[in-house]
Amino acid sequence: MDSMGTVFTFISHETISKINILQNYLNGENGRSYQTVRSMIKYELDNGVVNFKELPPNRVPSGCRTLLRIHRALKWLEVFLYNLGTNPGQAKTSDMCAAAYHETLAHHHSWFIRQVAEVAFLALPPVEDMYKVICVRDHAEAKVVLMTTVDTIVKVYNLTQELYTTNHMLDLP
Ligand SMILES: CCCCCCCCCCCCC/C=C/[C@@H](O)[C@H](COP(=O)(O)O)NC(=O)CCCCCCCCCCCCCCC
Repeated sequence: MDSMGTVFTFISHETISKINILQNYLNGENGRSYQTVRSMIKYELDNGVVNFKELPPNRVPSGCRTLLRIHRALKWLEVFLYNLGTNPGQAKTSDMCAAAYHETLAHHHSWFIRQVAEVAFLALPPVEDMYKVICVRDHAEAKVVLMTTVDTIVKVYNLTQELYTTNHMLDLP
């Protein structure tokens, strides 16, 4: 994202800050309990770390609610990369990105964040530059890389989705 210009800095900062929260849990005194999504969920439920009612203002958010935010973004990424891989060059990146966002992540964002995201999409580079980001030369090569990535994302997304559904955690505040 940093390679796509300053407009995306706020998105990469948001992503990095949530990854850091999880990394700190993994490196913390209960790090062993954060080795897998399943062990994190069990530990945080058994120890009352997960708050189902509100986000406590003066505490580090739980690993479960932090991962849920990134998990939701992963669905957006899956749809966006699928759109990029199946549209041989006609559609504009911003349209594909916005369509993926409206179908997925937008449902979880406030009106203000949605406006900020819309501005970011307009600043997206053209498809050819996106190909450079994923180190391919043309659509044929991009399709292979993107579809392989999408297949992997789907597997990861479904595993997490199933665990969160089983534990009634899909709406953590
Ligand atoms: C491809 C360029 C990137 C376009 C990004 C589209 C998604 C736009 C997301 C904008 C949201 C950022 C600000 C949101 C902040 C938070 O409110 C919100 C909720 O958290 P909270 O409950 O703690 O407040 N945070 C989130 O939803 C997490 C957003 C994480 C966004 C991750 C985006 C990953 C993008 C990966 C780029 C890959 C580029 C691939 C190029 C071929």
